[in-house]
Amino acid sequence: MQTEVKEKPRYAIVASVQLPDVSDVEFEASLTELSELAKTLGFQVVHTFVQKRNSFDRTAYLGVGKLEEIHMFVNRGLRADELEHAPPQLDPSAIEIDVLLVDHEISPSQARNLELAVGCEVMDRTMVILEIFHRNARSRAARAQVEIARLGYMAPRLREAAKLAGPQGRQRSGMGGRGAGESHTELDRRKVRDRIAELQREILAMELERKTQRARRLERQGQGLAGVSLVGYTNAGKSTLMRALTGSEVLVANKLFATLDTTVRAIYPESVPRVLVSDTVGFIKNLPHGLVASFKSTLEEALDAALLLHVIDASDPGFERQLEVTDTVLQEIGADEVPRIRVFNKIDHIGDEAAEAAWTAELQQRYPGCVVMSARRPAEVAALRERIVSFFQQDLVEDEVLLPWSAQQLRGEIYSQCQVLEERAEEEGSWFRVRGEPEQLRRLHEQLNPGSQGREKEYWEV
Ligand SMILES: Nc1nc2c(ncn2[C@@H]2O[C@H](COP(=O)(O)OP(=O)(O)OP(=O)(O)O)[C@@H](O)[C@H]2O)c(=O)[nH]1
Ligand SMILES: [Mg+2]
Repeated sequence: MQTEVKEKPRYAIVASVQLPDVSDVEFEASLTELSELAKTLGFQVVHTFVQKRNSFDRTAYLGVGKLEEIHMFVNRGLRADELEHAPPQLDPSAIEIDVLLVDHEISPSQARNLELAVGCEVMDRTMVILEIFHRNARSRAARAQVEIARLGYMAPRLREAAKLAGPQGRQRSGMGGRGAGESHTELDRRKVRDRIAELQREILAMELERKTQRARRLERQGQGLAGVSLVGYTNAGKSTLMRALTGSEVLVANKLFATLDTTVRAIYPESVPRVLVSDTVGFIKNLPHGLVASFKSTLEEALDAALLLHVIDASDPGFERQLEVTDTVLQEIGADEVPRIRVFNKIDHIGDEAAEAAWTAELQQRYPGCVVMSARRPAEVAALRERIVSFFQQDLVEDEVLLPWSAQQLRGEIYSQCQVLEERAEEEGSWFRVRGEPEQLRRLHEQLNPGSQGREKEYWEV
């Protein structure tokens, strides 16, 4: 459920330095992505400033000339021809720039100097992503994880602000609790460290709880987990596919990082073996380090899976880069050995039928074994479901089971745990030819013939 309040539009400008080793295409794709991220936060980007440089300026990220240009832009009324996506009804000169977004992570002092030079608030790419995570985190675990990442990011910046505020600033904000001889900065550092430690303890406890629940779930199901994890770049359509595959109502939004928590649902219509699908947090290029670490436990859910569906937006011009980012993150968390199916999604979004067919053929040739589909087409979702189910059916074995007339209450059990190939009424009971997981079948026999041979008789007498 979204609890967003409709706020008045906020306007942003973007600035980015293009380094010599960054191609124009890559540079443009990154700027577009930053605009999408900004939109997710409720900002409308009205203008973009770019500068080619050999390196970032150490003092304020951009060169002096560019800083002046931006300062001018921010502090005078705008003209219609300067707006990238001009809201038509609006007088441009009435627009106030709220924030300058920078498409790189910059140091605390660079941020501070940049703010002073241009005369408005500055947010770097990392902060933008952290802010989105902060807003979208729903569960206690996700919130704690985001807070750790934010603390790690904010701490050196607060220090920078305190330094600039000078001794007076320190006195003003100096609250009680400081030990003798301990500086304000040290105190802050200690507080931050303590809070991070506290959050980490909380997360650890939640993780243990999750592990226990999972173990219980496995115990109940009496089987290895037939789990599929949907992984991939943010906005690729993971949650949409999850909904389509499981008939559930998970959050889908044309926003980046709509999903931050892992949800698990059974594939629908139910299959044998029962397959559980989990939806995970999306990836993005240059995911802030703090977040990679914090979300590792969430992503590790992917490691539990027997199969990964790597969802890729086939209609995004930057899909190759996005695919690489996901591959790299999976490798980092050690999930690169889990069997994987590449799912190129949103093929309906390519163009006309001919364009779609050509692109499908090309993707299939470049990525052998991949699936090309649209989550919006039920037939293609059904085909994907078949592909998933048959992956898990590879290990199934056939067996025969006799269900005594006295134990007909276990009939449902057989149908839910195995695929029934044949059923016949015999003198002693119902006879089934079934297919199922070896472990599942062993348990079924155990249920029908509890314990040993000796108890078998007892069972018959029930
Ligand atoms: N045209 C088209 N749009 C799709 C398709 N699948 C998903 N979308 C749209 O893409 C947007 C993102 O979908 P989500 O399912 O929220 O994407 P996600 O991968 O879960 O994104 P995060 O949770 O942010 O990582 C939504 O607006 C969907 O309606 C598809 O097959 N075709
Ligand atoms: Mg999602």
